[in-house]
Amino acid sequence: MFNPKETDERKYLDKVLEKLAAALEKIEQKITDYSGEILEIKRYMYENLSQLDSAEKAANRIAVNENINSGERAVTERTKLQKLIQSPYFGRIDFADGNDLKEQSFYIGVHGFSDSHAADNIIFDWRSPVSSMFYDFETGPAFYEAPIGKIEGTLVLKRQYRIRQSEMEYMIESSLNIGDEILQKELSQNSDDKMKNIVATIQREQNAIIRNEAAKVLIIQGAAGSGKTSIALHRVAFLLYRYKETLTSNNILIISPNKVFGSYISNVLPELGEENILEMSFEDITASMIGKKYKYQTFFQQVESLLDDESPEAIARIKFKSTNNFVEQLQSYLEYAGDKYFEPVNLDFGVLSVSKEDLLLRYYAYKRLPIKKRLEKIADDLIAKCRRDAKLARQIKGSILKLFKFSDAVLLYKNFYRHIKREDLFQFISKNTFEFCDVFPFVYTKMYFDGTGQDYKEIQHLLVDEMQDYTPVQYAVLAKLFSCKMTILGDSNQSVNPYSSSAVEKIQPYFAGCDFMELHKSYRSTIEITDFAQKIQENKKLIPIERHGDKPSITVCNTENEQFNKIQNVINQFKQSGYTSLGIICKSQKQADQLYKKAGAVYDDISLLDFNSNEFKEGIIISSVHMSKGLEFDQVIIPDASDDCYKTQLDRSLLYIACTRAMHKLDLTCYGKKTKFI
Ligand SMILES: Nc1ncnc2c1ncn2[C@@H]1O[C@H](COP(=O)(O)OP(=O)(O)OP(=O)(O)O)[C@@H](O)[C@H]1O
Repeated sequence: MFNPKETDERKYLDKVLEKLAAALEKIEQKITDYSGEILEIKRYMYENLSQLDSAEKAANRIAVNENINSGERAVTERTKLQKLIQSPYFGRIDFADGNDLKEQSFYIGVHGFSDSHAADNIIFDWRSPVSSMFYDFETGPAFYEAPIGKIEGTLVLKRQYRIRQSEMEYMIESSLNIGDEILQKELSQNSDDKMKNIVATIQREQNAIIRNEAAKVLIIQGAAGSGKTSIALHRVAFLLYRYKETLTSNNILIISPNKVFGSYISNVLPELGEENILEMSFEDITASMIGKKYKYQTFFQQVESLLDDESPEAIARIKFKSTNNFVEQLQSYLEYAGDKYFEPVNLDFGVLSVSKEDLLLRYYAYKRLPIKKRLEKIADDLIAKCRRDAKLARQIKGSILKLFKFSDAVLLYKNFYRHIKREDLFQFISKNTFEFCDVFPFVYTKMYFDGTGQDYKEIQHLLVDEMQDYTPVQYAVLAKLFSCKMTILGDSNQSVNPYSSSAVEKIQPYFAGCDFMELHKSYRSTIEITDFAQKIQENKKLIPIERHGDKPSITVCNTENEQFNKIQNVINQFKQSGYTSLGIICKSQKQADQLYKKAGAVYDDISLLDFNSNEFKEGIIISSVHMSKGLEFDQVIIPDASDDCYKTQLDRSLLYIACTRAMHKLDLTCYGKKTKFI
């Protein structure tokens, strides 16, 4: 079909809406039928229970389950149709296939839709092969990868629509890249309490990441606000569509910084018609590996303690354990320990004796196993020879375990520092409590000594967000735990702990043959806010999107009270504005807690985010920089932007992160001298 004009498009939209309404009616009927059927079978079983034999009961149960499954599928279908009725499609391309030169129109939406009476799709899913041309090409020569191979031809027309509540608000002819006009309109909107899908305005370089099927491990470095997290979630939706026969949401795991971030991103996949995926933090993964006997400082606590007191010794310990060289040293030590610390002796258990040479041979035969497993295997082999004598079995096991110099992974780990003659680099914070910088080196050692004790075989794709906050040894642990495909994303400019941050070069060595892609365009903030943030910490590659707003304001006050009055003024102005979210971002959690106490006495509609918070809420939020990572607000206030508060390398990085959370408006306040970074 070919609709040359807007009136034709409106008529066409009405036709599509009619078809969608008819399909919805049909599916509603099906849902009613399924639930009627379930009730009917259950009633029949209840009334005739005593007469039914077990085969009949089983057959009825199977029938109930089948109806439930079909009913659930129909409900999912109904949700998709209801969404499509609100906004059936956002794009159209007319493509002339190079072979038959026949022009065909493809309407593209969040979900696909086909009329049961017609052979052709009425709406194409944005993830379908043909839809890729909408994102990849301007009018002119174009191609797409179909299941049968590459299809080349000419893109004759490209159009964008904004349809809301079944009404077309506007349509735009876009011969060029996906209409800047529509993108501008999308970006200038107010923030939502949850991240939203961006299918209508995905940019070409973003589409290349979403549809990259070749990479086993894909590392994405992107500037603040370049859409990394959005793109990673759209990539998951794409992979679930592309590999729907073999991949389900249960096969995907996301490693995210905290629960608030998890709640913030939790809408995107359901909006795209997919189920949410399992989310864990790095610490969730390791908690069970460390065991109950030992406690540990969290990453959040480490950063907070650095904000309290930048002890040069603590920084030295963190820095030392954040290099690739450290992982290599630890690995060589473990190999050395595996070889040298097994000290066999001739053993005589009366009914059974074994020479040290024999023990050594057995130890080497199990080389691919963790040390403790090797010892247990040797013991099991010997025990198998002595006919169920429980006492002797215990004796053998005890003697074999003692042949290794260290009885547990903690002792083996501590000895590493003795081995490299740097005992100053290890200390417990308090009894049996690891510093955060020791958590993953210890886990790595424990994996070598005890094994992983974890099984992530069902995970086929792992997503790691905020990659810059994880150290090489954390990646070494990940590489041992997961052998699946991965998407790893982050921004080396946004580290909450620059002493331990990882750029791409530090991550690559753990994932042989990984691919690397970069996103330079930044979409979140106005050009004024981006320019301001760039002065704090420059990212030479960043390209801001051309969108204007107020210049960030800096108010220097004489007293703390004066500053608090200023903050109140800004809050009151925000309440009069049309904006929906205001983030008041403090350097540390302690400062956030204090401000919340003060502001909470004046306002009853302010929420505090801390590491125990579970969700992201709309409205006015007080947060530390660390907790605000990955989030965004219409407006941001940064209190205490003084020279006293923001002075170190870590502070600079935190200030940058705080500023880049603002979409439309940014205000900084301080009392005393303002920070040298602004
Ligand atoms: N193609 C696009 N169309 C519309 N909006 C976009 C597009 N790309 C990104 N955005 C918007 O830009 C903002 C930033 O996106 P996102 O949070 O995914 O970026 P990020 O790179 O993960 O940010 P950061 O690292 O700073 O937390 C979001 O509001 C997102 O909707």
